[in-house]
Amino acid sequence: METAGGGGESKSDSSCSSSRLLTLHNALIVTMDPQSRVFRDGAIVIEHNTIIAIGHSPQILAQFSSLPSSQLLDLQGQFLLPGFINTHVHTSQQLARGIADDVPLLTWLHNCIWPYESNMTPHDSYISTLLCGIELIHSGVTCFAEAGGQHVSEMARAVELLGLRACLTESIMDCGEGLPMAWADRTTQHCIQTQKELYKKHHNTADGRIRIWLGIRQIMNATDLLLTQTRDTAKELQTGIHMHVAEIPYENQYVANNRGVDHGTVAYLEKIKFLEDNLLAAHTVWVNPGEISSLSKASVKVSHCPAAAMRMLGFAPIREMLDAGVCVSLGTDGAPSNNRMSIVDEMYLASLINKGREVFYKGTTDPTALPAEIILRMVTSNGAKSILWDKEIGSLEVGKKADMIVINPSSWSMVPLHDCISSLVYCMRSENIQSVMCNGEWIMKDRKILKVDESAVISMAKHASVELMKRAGITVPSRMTIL
Ligand SMILES: O=c1[nH]c(=O)c2nc[nH]c2[nH]1
Repeated sequence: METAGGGGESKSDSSCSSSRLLTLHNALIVTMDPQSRVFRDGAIVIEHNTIIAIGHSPQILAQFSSLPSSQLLDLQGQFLLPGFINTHVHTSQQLARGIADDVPLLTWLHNCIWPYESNMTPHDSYISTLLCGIELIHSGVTCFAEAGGQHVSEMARAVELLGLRACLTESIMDCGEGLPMAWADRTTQHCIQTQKELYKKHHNTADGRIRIWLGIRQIMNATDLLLTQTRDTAKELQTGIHMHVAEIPYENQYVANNRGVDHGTVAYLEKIKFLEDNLLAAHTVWVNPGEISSLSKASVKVSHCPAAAMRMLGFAPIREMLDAGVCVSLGTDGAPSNNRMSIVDEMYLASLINKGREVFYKGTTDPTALPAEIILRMVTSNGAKSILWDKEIGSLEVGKKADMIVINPSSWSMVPLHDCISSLVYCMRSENIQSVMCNGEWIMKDRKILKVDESAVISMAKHASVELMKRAGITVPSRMTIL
């Protein structure tokens, strides 16, 4: 990253700003802008929800601090970064943390996750999203992409209350193995119709913080008709599609046996012209070089979830995808497949796992694989590009939304600090995230969640989870003799 010697900028001269201004100063600002600028003793000015100036503190303070409407906040040398973007989250699954650990994917889905999800009430979805959102905010997330969940209207209510930004997606399946009876009546037409209704009701709501995307849960549960209609509807609505892609070898065998292509899901999606720049493909582990090139040509985005991949899926060829020009971002996945919903942990894991993969696949070490600056891009600018929101978020630049996080580097985990970029990836813990702002509003300040009562949500979540497990008839076998 470049440490900026000068070259701050502002949108307007200070005299035209009459509404609320907030100036954060005395910060180390890692902008994640295209020039990778880092301002030592930096300052940023926000008007309502938008960044109007960024640069070095002395210049910015001289220009803005005397305005009567200006409020000043001294960050005392803390770091200021764009809010992290988590591009694959199952908010509905937060109440299912720990119900199916150390279990293969399809058993996990068919015997545990879908019975759990199909028994959720709208209230469960609301509580689950609140709990999930709290954990996301604690790790510096200001925006996430829902991977496909239940009762999206309740999810939207929770996101609006928490103050987060999100692309919300319903879990969509119209056929296939393992579907619970409760979902048996979900025809293709029903799937498309309900998503259009959700779009109409929630797209661009909550001051523009909520967008509605279309979903395909996975290829084994999607007819050809659902896929093509989803592609066409996404075009019509000008929105994105979120889909689990090429997760396990069985998926590729299934596609080869049933959909008439030699290799896997990506080859099939290419054949039906489903690969487009609005597709966010999650996991994308079992892809060959030809498929990687197809993803790149079509500008498909990939969400890499390191912990979930290690638990159930395998090593994704992330380095090869990046080398081929694929935009890769990071996700936590859901609580029952991770089980930590910390994007900070995923940053650390992404770098280590992909360095380790070099040894496994190429027989030699390569510590240069996925360096810290690439990892930081994955949770900021690449995240924003992946969810088609990069004009407004993903970096700290004049004209962008004020989605940002304050990081306290003066803790046992980050001291001493010689290289701020590597420290953010290899040393930082969620506990270092001090304050979080989304769309110009603080949603966590000095580690306190501001928009909801965290302990009340935790008690409601404990209760709702027990009741839901009973309703779904799921019992978690004990691994040891519990006396
Ligand atoms: O990790 C995963 N979590 C899910 O909920 C899911 N659904 C399909 N494939 C999936 N993979």
